[in-house]
Amino acid sequence: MTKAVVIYYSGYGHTQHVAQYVAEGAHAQLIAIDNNGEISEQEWEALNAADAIIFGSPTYMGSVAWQFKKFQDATSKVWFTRGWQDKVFGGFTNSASLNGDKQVTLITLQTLASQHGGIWVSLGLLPANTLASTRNDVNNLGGSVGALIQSPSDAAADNIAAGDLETAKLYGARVADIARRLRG
Ligand SMILES: Cc1cc2nc3c(=O)[nH]c(=O)nc-3n(C[C@H](O)[C@H](O)[C@H](O)COP(=O)(O)O)c2cc1C
Repeated sequence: MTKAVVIYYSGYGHTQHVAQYVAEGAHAQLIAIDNNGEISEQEWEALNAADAIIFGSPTYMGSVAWQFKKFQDATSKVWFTRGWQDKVFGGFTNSASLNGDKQVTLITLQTLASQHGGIWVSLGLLPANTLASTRNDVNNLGGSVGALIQSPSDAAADNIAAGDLETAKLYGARVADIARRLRG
């Protein structure tokens, strides 16, 4: 069976809410990076055993949160051994502004996957960008590299637009499906 893991950091719960949708789509194990930027030894083992790894971080000051960056740097240990070579990767980010420089975060996640010799999965969904489009439509933020989510700065985690959450779920399913197909 294909094993997928969603590993994320969330300071205030919004990215955690999104991560649950990604994990639902991917039938993935969820791993939360703690407020110190750390995960347990067992969680490292789960990542090493995964066919697919999906990274998630809120966008803070135009990039990943420092806790995610600490995890990112800690993966250099695995990098030396090529332990994640040819795994399938994806990524998502969430921020308060519609744009909010989320693309920088996604590219950071994509670059991390590439450093590990991974196979990055694009979003694979057409953007909803017509006059009739609403925030309830899938990919209404018009991403392509990974999943983009907006949480208005005064919104609770469960107020995130339905279209963004559905996008997160569909993306999780796509990453897991591609990992399954590559496993053969
Ligand atoms: C330190 C900090 C920096 C932030 N920087 C950005 C930013 O660059 N762009 C943006 O749109 N939102 C920014 N935000 C808003 C968060 O991305 C947004 O509140 C997000 O939902 C937080 O996710 P979380 O609840 O998982 O921590 C920032 C928030 C914090 C706390």
